[in-house]
Parts: sequence; C-alpha cells; structure tokens
Amino acid sequence: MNSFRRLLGYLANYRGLVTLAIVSNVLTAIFTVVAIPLFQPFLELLFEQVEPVTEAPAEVSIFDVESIGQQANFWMSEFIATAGKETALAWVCGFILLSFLFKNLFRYAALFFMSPVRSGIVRDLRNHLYAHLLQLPMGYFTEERKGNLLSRITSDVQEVESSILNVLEAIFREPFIIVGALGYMIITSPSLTVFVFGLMIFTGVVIGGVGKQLKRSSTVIQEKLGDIVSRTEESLGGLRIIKSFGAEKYQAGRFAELNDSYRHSLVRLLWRRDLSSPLTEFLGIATVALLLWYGSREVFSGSMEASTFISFIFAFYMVIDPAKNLSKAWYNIQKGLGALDRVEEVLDLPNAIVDNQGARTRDAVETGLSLRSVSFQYSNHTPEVLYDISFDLPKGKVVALAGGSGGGKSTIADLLPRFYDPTSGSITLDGHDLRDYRLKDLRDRFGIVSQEAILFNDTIYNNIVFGLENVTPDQVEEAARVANAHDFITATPAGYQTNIGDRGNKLSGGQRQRLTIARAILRNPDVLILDEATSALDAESERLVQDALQKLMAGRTALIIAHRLSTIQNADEIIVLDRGRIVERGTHLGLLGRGGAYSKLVALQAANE
Ligand SMILES: Nc1ncnc2c1ncn2[C@@H]1O[C@H](COP(=O)(O)OP(=O)(O)OP(=O)(O)O)[C@@H](O)[C@H]1O
Repeated sequence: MNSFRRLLGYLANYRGLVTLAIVSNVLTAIFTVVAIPLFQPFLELLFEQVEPVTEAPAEVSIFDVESIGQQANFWMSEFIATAGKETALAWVCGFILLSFLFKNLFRYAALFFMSPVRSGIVRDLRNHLYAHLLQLPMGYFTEERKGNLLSRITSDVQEVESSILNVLEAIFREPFIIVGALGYMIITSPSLTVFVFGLMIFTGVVIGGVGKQLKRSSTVIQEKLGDIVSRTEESLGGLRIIKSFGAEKYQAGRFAELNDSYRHSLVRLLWRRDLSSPLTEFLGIATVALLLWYGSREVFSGSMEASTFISFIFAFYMVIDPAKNLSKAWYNIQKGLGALDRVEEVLDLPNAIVDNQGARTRDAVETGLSLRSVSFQYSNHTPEVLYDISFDLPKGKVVALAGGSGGGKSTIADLLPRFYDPTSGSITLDGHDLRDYRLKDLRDRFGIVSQEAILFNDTIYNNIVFGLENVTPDQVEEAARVANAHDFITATPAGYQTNIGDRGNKLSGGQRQRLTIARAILRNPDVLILDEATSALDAESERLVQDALQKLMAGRTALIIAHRLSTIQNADEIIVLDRGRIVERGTHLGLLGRGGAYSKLVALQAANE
C-alpha cells in the first residue's frame, strides 16, 4: 500500500489535470445514466401498459420516485398526444443519441486530460529514480547488479505506466457510472438490485484472488528480466574476451538458460492474466442469466412491470462494462504494483553518506590530509581490506602508493573523496574529519584521473567541461592544450563538437586519457588523485600522456597509485602496501637502499619489462 500512496503523491503534482479528468468523468457518468429513466415511461406508454396520464401530479419530489414517474408519464402522454407516437419516438431516440454524444465527448476529454498525467508520472518516476541512483553510496553498486538497476529504470517504470497508469482512467470513471446506474437500479427494484449486487460481489472476490497471484508472478518476471539485461550488458562489455576465447557457444548457452527461465515464468503469468477475460465474461453472463431468471419470475408473478424489468436490465447493462473494466484494472494494478515495489526498493534505499547538520564549507585546502589508524571493509560479510593505515598527504606534496595487486591502493584513494567512509580510524582535511564537511565542497577539492578513462557519449567539449559551470571555450581549449589534446581534437571532423561515441570508443586509448587529464586540469583541483593507467600505450602516446600528467601535477598535492614504479621516483613519500597493511615507507632512494619490499617490486618490474 505504501507504493500506492507514493503513486498518489506523484498524482498530486497534477492536481489541476486530475480534477479536470474527474469532472469530465462525472459528466460522462451523468450522460451515461441520464438516458435510462427515459426508457421506462416511454416503453410503458408505447406498449400501452399504462393509461395515458392527463393530469400532472400535485407534487413532485426527488425523494418520491412515484411522483417523478407520474410527472414523466404526464409529459410523455402529452407529448405523444400532441406530436404522435412516431415523432415522440424520434425525439426520444434523438435525446438518447445526444446524451451518448455528450457522454463520449466528455469521455474523450477525460482521456485527453489524463494523458499528460500518465506520461508525466512516468517521467517523474524515472527522473527521481535516476537522481536517487546517482546519490547512492558506491557500496550499493558493487552488490546490486547493474542490469537489475537498468531494468528497474526501464522496464519496471514502463510496467507501472502500462499497468497502473493505463487503468487510472477506469478508476476515475467507472465508479461514477456504476454508482449512477446502481442508484437507478435501487430506485427501480431494491430486491433485484440486492440480488445482482450479491452476484457481483461474488464475482469480485473470485477475480481478486487471481489478481493477487498476478502481483507475485510479476515480481518474479521483472527480476528475471533484470538478469537478462545484466547478462547482455556484461557480454557486450566483454565481447573481445568472449570472441578471443571462442566462448560464444558457452555464453549463448548460459544466456539461453536465463531466457528459458524467464519464458517459463512469463507463460505462467500470461496463463493467469489471460484467465481474467474469459473468467469475467463467464461470470458476467452467469449473472445476466440468473438476473433474467429471477426478474422474469417477478414479472410473471405480477410483482414487477415488464417495462420496469427492461429498463432495469438496461441500467444493469450500463454497469457491466464499467465493472468489467474495474476488474481488469484490478488485475493490472496488481501486476503494476509488483513493478512499483521494485522501483520503491531503490527509492527507499537510504544514502549512507550525507551532509551532517551544520557541515563545514571549504573552498581551498590549507594544510592537507591525514589518515589515522584507518581500517576498512566493504561490507559486513567481506573481510577487512585495510588495517591500521596512517599517513599524511601535506599540501603541495606528492605521495605514491605502491604494492602488489589487491593491496588496497584504490580503496585508499576512494576513501579521500568519501566514496566510502572508513570502518574505523579517521581521515582529516585541514584538521577536521572529512565527515564534517559539506560533501560537495569536499569533492570539489579533488580531481580524479582514473585508470580507465571514463568518458560519456557526448561531444569532446562537454566531456571536458563535464558539469562545471561558467567555463569559457578559451579555458576549455587551454586545458586541452596543457593536456596535449588540442591537436588531435582539432583534427577530428567537428573539432571540440565531435561526438566521441559510447565511453569514448571513437578515440584511441591515449586520446581518451588525455581528455580525462584535460578535464582534471580544467577543474583546477587542490588535490589530485591519480590512478595510473595500466594499459600499455605506444611510446609516442605514452610520452604525450606522461607529459600531460607532469603538467597537471605541477605544484599540486597529489596521491598517485603507481603501477609503473618508474613514474614515482620523484614522489615525496612512497607507501608500500601489502594485503591492506603498510609494509614500508620512504623515498625512492631510501627504499631502494633498504632492499625490502619496494626494491623487490622494482626488481620484479625491471625483469618483466
Ligand atoms: N567493491 C568491493 N567489494 C568488496 N571487496 C572489494 C571491492 N573492491 C575491492 N575489493 C577488495 O579489496 C582489496 C583491495 O582492493 P584494491 O582495488 O584497493 O587493491 P589495489 O591495490 O588497488 O589493486 P590493483 O593494483 O590490482 O588495482 C582486494 O582484496 C579486493 O578484492
């Protein structure tokens, strides 16, 4: 129900349109029901079941059904007497036609007003979900699979649109029609109405039971779809490996397994869903048959006029479609709520890293960063990956992290901009815990050049600017020049406006790296976090990248994660990590002289080159 309340919350943003839609629906209902009362007196007079009424009733009250009937009969009699039966019939038909014309006009108006509401809610839900995803702590993304998230933002939201929003119209329209027609039925024959109503409740309970199962199946289906998206995404990213290992058949087999399982669940869902229409129709017809049987007996026994019974059936006919639509709406809502729950799950995830009350602002680094006895584990069920790490990164100095793979270098780098918080110990900036600063101010202090050049499907210009405001084209060009990127950029077909494709795949590895360096230069960060690229570049490209990095680092505070030890010889301090612990620290020459872990690493690398 919580998810449904949230949906109503989204609906509240469109109050005006929803009100217009509801008003249109009420008018639709009025014009649907208004034709019914005309039938009875007309049929009675036409078939001469009652004597023409020549005198109007003394008093007409809306609480006195008989007086209304008498008044209607009087008008009808007068009309038939003066205009003749045929003309009267033509008028009644004309009136019915007109009422249906208005009914449909207002029905369309209601749909017209609801369309922007439906599409608007889908847009809001997606925007909200996307913005929330970007806010979530990094830890979430390692545990949740990407495909699962993708399917929530695409197919689950779509499912909400097609299942729930699609039937909002029905929810806002049909009850009015049902209430109107039911009101007329009660006035005409309370006993018959109670009889019909009992049958309808029974039908509703049967349909409701099947609907509940649908919600459960829908959740399973969406999860399986998430697995399929995940697998596809993973395979597209690893195509090169799949091809080179000749693993196409193996991967296709694994994919087929998932796909089969999805199909299996889908079939079960479709079987249930498709049950709704035949079941509803059969139960509807059963109700009609019972009504005919029960009502005709009343007519035969003389306790009801045939014309009353016919107009009752007409009113009942008016209820069938809306009731059918409502039951279909119930099915769809159950299906959609499964999807909405999954969207909710993500929206309800709390963001663990948020600003403290009264958080400090900061627009420059004054003394630098310090780590004190920092330990870290990614989650409660994984082992600690950093133990008791302490070191300083003073302003203007360069500290390099070295050590074997999995030592914890990248993890330390992720703790500084608070992608994660330490499990114990503290990290301070200018003497204050990182958690005391406004997150945005803190992160603005850092420029990150990661191992993998992270670029987006956009122009070169936008990839360099990337979120910065008030930047001039001259500044962008200057940054590109410093990063040794300007020349290759101007050689592309549209220069700075060239689109670089998904993740920058229209560029070479070295070009991608130089773009990310230009991006970091433009931000002019106080502290640079540099995760050296491991992928080998050709000599010329490597020279251009190294040169750009040197220019970027000049005079800046920097934490370098060194993969090629030759690049960190000038660092002020080199910290050597092994399985999460600091095993050695000092300058390049000092460490070499000691002949410990660092010199072994250097020797190992020299042998490999
Ligand atoms: N998201 C994660 N969830 C759980 N464990 C992780 C996660 N990321 C890294 N680890 C683990 O943390 C340890 C340190 O990893 P980290 O990436 O910091 O090492 P590294 O020194 O940067 O390695 P490399 O030089 O290979 O990049 C490793 O044992 C790794 O398995």
